[in-house]
Amino acid sequence: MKKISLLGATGSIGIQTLDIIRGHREAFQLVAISAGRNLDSVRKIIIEFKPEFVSVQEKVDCETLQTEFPGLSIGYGPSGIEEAAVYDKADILVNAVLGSVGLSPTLKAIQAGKTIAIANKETLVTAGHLVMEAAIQHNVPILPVDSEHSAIFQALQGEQAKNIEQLILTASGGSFRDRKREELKNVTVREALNHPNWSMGAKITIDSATMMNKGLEVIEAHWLFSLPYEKISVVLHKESIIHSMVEFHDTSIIAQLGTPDMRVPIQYALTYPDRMPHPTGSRLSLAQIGKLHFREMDFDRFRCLKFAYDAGMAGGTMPTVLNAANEAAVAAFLEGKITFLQIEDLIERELHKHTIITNPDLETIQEIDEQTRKSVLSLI
Ligand SMILES: NC(=O)C1=CN([C@@H]2O[C@H](COP(=O)(O)OP(=O)(O)OC[C@H]3O[C@@H](n4cnc5c(N)ncnc54)[C@H](OP(=O)(O)O)[C@@H]3O)[C@@H](O)[C@H]2O)C=CC1
Ligand SMILES: CC(=O)[C@@H](O)[C@H](O)COP(=O)(O)O
Ligand SMILES: [Mn+2]
Repeated sequence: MKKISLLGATGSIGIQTLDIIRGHREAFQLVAISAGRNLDSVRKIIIEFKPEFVSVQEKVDCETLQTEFPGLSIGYGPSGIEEAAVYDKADILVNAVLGSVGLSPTLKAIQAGKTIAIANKETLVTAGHLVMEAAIQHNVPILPVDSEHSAIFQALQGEQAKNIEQLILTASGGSFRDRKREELKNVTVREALNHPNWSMGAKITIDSATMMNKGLEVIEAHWLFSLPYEKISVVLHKESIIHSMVEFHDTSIIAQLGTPDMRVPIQYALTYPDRMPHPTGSRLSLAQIGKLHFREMDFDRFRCLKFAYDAGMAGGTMPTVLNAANEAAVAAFLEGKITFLQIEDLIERELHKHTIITNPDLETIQEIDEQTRKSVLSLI
């Protein structure tokens, strides 16, 4: 029986992780969760899964839940998330919280010796060096949940890193993949949230539309697989059937395929190195799909991808600025305060004005993160 602590239990990845636990009660037990402000979902999770520790974002929500569930141990705020992350009985932490708020709990969980199943890509983007260093120091596995990284991880099983020629990440192109840049001026939040293949949380769906999602994934891949940026490429693949590939020196390419269903990579991280039947058993039929399409990436059309490569290669605090500016700008777009193309402009501005600090520690990263968000907000 694997005991799981789940951060971001009420979100898209959180809900799908609960599906896996529900489908394999004999293998998994939920012992701790964290959530934001969705109390109705938290109540349902408490009743169905009976976790021993629950954390919510706000003190007032914590107090409400405490009166409803008097025997339950409940925390709140950043310290509550950390408590959930290091919950004593948990073997594995599934980090499905949104944003760089996931960084500190991840580091604490690594120090506590928990295996980490990481969906929360912002944590690896903003401080990949700290996370990977801590994982090596504490001998803790970091298992990818993001579909592209799970695909690469699966393709690499039994392979040697020295034989890798390059990683090839696939990108769907997002909600506006068939529109030219000049057609993006007046696009609405509703249109941007309409991803062609995946049903996901709002922030990552906007990131897919700007192609920042792929940029964050390039940086994520750099840290997870310890490869230079020159060995990480992106190809447009509108069907999201091939989730990513690895090319080896001998020219062989190994790909992982599947329907766009995050429960597959979530479950693989939970069962690794074993596998289990899928909870619904829905299978991919290549004969029904018929054709798969691939197109070269256009860095002028998708400027955020170029920003991410540049920030990743520059290193130091540049990826922190990229991530924080993006989080702040996307939140502003979702609130209707800026236009879609202003997301790129705001990020570009923050990157240009930043002076890199090399090898930043946690405190520096948190400071730069906060400063960048404030700077973006001051321009809106
Ligand atoms: N969705 C997907 O298919 C994929 C997602 N990812 C990554 O996984 C992560 C989660 O994405 P997704 O599930 O889509 O996001 P959602 O927005 O659907 O869910 C986010 C979760 O985090 C919680 N949360 C948000 N802010 C805070 C905060 N300040 N304090 C505490 N909890 C908070 C939310 O709580 P509440 O709702 O209760 O307010 C919710 O449980 C992201 O990093 C994303 O990039 C990676 C690959 C695929
Ligand atoms: C499901 C998942 O892993 C997302 O990150 C997905 O990859 C988004 O798709 P695109 O960024 O390719 O549009
Ligand atoms: Mn992905």
